[in-house]
Amino acid sequence: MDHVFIEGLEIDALIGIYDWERRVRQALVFDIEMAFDNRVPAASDDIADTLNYKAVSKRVIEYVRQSDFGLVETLAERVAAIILDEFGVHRLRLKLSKPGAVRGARAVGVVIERERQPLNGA
Ligand SMILES: Nc1nc2c(c(=O)[nH]1)N=C([C@H](O)[C@@H](O)CO)CN2
Repeated sequence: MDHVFIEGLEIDALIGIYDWERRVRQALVFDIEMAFDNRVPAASDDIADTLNYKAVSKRVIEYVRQSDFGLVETLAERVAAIILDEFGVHRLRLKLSKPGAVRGARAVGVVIERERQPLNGA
C-alpha cells in the first residue's frame, strides 16, 4: 500500500499532567503516515485526487493549537480520529513526540496505528 506522510510537524500546545504544564505551551512534533492509493493522482496529475498533505497539516495544526489535554495518548487518539473521519483515510500510523519532557532523552511520546471502522461494523 502507498502512503502519504507528514514528518516533523511542530506545533505548540498546552499538554501535560503537572501544574506548571498547565501554564506554558510546549512544542510537540507529529510524524504521520497515512495509507492512500497514490496511483489515481499519479495518473490524473490532479491535486483534487490526492490525499492533500497540506490540507491535513492545516487541520492538525488548527486542532492541536486549541487543544488542552493531560496525556499525549489522548491528543494522539483525537488527531488520528480527525484524519480518519475527515479525510477518508483508512489506516494511519501517528507518532507524537514531546521533545525535552524527560531530561537526557531527545524526545518521549507515543506511536499509534489506527484503522477506520466500517459503518456497518462488518
Ligand atoms: N505515557 C505517558 N507518560 C507521561 C505523560 C504522558 O502524557 N504519557 N506525561 C508526563 C508529563 O506530562 C511529562 O511529559 C512532563 O515532563 C509524564 N509521563
